Parts: sequence; structure tokens; C-alpha cells
Amino acid sequence: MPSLEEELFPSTPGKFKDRSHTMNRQFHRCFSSTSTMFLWALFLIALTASYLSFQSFVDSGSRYFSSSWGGLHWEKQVRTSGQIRRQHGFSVLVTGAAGFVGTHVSLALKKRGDGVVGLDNFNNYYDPSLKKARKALLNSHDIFIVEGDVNDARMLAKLFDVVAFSHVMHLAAQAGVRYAMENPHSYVHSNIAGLVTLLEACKNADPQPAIVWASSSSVYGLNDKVPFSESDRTDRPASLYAATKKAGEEITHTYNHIYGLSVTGLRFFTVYGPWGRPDMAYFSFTRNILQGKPITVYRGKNKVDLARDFTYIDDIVKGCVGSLDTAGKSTGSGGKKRGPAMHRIFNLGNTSPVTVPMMVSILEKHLKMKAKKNLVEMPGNGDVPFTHANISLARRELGYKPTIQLEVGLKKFVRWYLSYYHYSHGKPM
Ligand SMILES: O=C(O)[C@H]1O[C@H](OP(=O)(O)OP(=O)(O)OC[C@H]2O[C@@H](n3ccc(=O)[nH]c3=O)[C@H](O)[C@@H]2O)[C@H](O)[C@@H](O)[C@@H]1O
Repeated sequence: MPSLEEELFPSTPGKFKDRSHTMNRQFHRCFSSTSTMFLWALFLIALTASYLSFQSFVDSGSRYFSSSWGGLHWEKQVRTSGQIRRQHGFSVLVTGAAGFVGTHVSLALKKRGDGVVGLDNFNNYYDPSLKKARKALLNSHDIFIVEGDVNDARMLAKLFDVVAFSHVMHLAAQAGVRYAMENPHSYVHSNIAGLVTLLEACKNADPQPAIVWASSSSVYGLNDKVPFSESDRTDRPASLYAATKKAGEEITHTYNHIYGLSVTGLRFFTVYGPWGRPDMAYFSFTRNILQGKPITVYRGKNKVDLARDFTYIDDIVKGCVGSLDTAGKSTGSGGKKRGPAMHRIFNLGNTSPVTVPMMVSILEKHLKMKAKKNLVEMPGNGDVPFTHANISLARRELGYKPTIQLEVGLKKFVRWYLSYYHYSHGKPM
């Protein structure tokens, strides 16, 4: 019978000895590998620490030296731009300031003496050089534009740190009805995630600003009750774009309800005019007509013409400014609601829809050129056959009264287009 010792330690002679040797060796190896590991760990810690400090250096460096926001000079520019120059004036943060509506609203506010700080991410959804040109225009009126995204919470917090904005005019968005099929995530990024980040910043700000923001006529979707009233159904969007704008209306309601933010949503109806958006039909049609290229004119079922309640930019600006002027104060502070705050939604349209072929013939008249038209059945890509705004609520509450009809508005647009793109007598100079 093997002894206990043999049981415990195998019987092979020399094994125990061997084992003790082995253990000895292992102990040494183990010890040496532990110290190696220790050294490695030290090395890794040092490496991580230097990486982190390098990162923070890069981070602060990019914020304070090379990037588009941060630093004492930047803060001074923001503060100066946000300075109010009239009695009882506002200090307004305009997001999407280098956009079409953003540019016009910023100029109007600045002209009457409000402080205006612009914010824009200058993305390339359409020609960024047009956005840069709008920025130059704004700069020439002493409006500073921060280059940044509404998803950047740190940057927003910094902005509210530097200026106690009384109002936020939130116009930054991924626009365009049909592009949503190509790039759906950009709509979620800007119109939902970006909106929430902005609302969080507004909620945390002290004082909280009142918010006026751009919704869209597209929320009416498949609604066929005309004209479209604010109380009509908006639960059947026809495009993801429309769905994100509708979501925005619900999200802003939540922030109004929980945090006491004063919110006004504006449903814009196909806004057009000088400095407009090149992705929109009236703009791209003008470009193609001038270049002798064909245009695609969509038609509804049974060859019915599509129609839009085209609204001129100056009328929209009046609606935006009227909304800011009548917005009640937000009631929250320290991220807490202190009482009920205003929550409003308005249609800003023109109340006189015009068919797309009619819009084309007005362009032809002003351009003194004929369009090469391809008539195509409206593809199922989010479009709606017509829009028509009932504006009685905006008229009553904001004093909103559109005055520019499409004929006149397109004339102003064409004049701007020819000058901006250096045309003379229908030919590029
Ligand atoms: O009112 C609104 O809320 C929306 O107005 C416009 O959307 P939309 O009315 O579709 O404007 P356009 O893209 O300029 O189209 C105007 C009309 O021209 C038609 N169209 C468009 C493009 C084209 O190549 N051919 C064509 O016939 C469209 O079907 C539509 O009936 C804007 O692009 C949206 O950002 C905005 O939210």
C-alpha cells in the first residue's frame, strides 16, 4: 500500500526532489515573471497616462487654438455678438444661422438691435460655399457664427455660460423631404438627437431661454382636409423627414411640460426667396433652365398638378420675429419647472397654393427662357400632393400677415440668383 506520503507525493524516486527543484525554478520563474509583469504594468500605466494627457492636450489644444470654438478670443466674439443694443431687446442664439431662414432671421434681429449669436455646422447637404457666403454676409453685419453642431453638449453649455440668452431660435435641421430616403440617419441625428441636446442645454441654462423652432407643413402628411389647421391630424406623416418634425413637436411638448420651457413651433410652408436652398424645386429649376437642362415636374395621380402654399422668406421672418416677441418666459430654473409655461404651434404659410407648373411658368417669365419639362408621375418618396395653410391662429396671436405673392417673390429670387451667380442677359458673365 502506498503510504500517505507516497499518495501525496508521487513515488517515483527523485520526484519529490525533482519537484522541489521544479518548484524552486517555478518560484524563481514566477518571481521573475511577476516582476516582469509588474514592470509591464508600470510601463502600461505610464503609457496610458501619457496618452491621456496627450489626448487632453490635443483636446484643449483643438478647443482653444485650432478648432472653431473655445478660447478667450472666441468667448469675446460670442459676447460681443450677443450684446443687446436696444431697450428691452433680446439676446438670441440662432441655430442653423448660415441656413436660408437662419440668415434672414439673424439679420432682421440684428438690425433692430437684438444680440444675435449664430451657430451652424456647415454640413455639405448642399453647396457649403453658399453657406459660407451667407456667413460672410452675417459677419459684415457684426453677427458672429459659431462653427459647431447642436449635438455638441459641451459647446452649447459653454455658449450659455458666456451669454445668458433670452431666446433660442432653433432652425438647425436636416431639411428636404425626398433626401430622407437616401440618408435617413442624418434626420435622426439633427432633428431628433440634436433637438434633444439643445433642449437639455436650454433646460439647464439659468435663466432658461424661450424657444422658437422650425417644424414643417410636412407634418400634415396625408391630411386632406383643407386648408390645414393646427388642430388637424398630424399622425400620418408621409416621409421620415415629416416624422422627425412631428417627433420634434412631441419632444418639445415634453420639455415644456416637465421643465417649464416656453416653446413655440412654427410649421413653415415651402419657404422660398433670395439666398434660398439649392435643393428646393424653384431653385434647382432656375439653375437648370438657365443651363438649358431639363427639369422634372412631378404630377399626382390622374395627372393632377401638385400644388404648394409657397411662402416668401420676408413673410416667414415676420412670423419668426412675431413669435419671439410674443413668447412668454420659460418658468424653470436649475433644471426644475417652477410653473406652467407657454406651448404654441403655428402655421406660417401664404394661404394661396400655386401649382408646380404655374411656378415653372412664372420662372420662365422672369428668366425670359423656356424650360425643358419632363412630366413624371410623383414617385412614392415622401411627397404630398398639395399643401394649404390656414393662418388665422398666427394672424390672431402673432399679427402674421403674408404680403408677397409667388409672382413677386420669384421675381426677387431670380434677381438675386442672376446677380449671385454672375449672370448677365441670361448668360454667365
Ligand atoms: O413646407 C415644408 O414644410 C417643406 O417645404 C419644402 O418641401 P417641398 O414643399 O417638397 O419643396 P420642394 O422640394 O421645393 O418641392 C416643391 C414642389 O415641387 C415638386 N418637385 C420637386 C422636385 C422636382 O424635381 N420636381 C418637382 O416637381 C414637389 O413634388 C413639390 O410639389 C422643403 O424642402 C422642406 O424642407 C420643408 O419642410
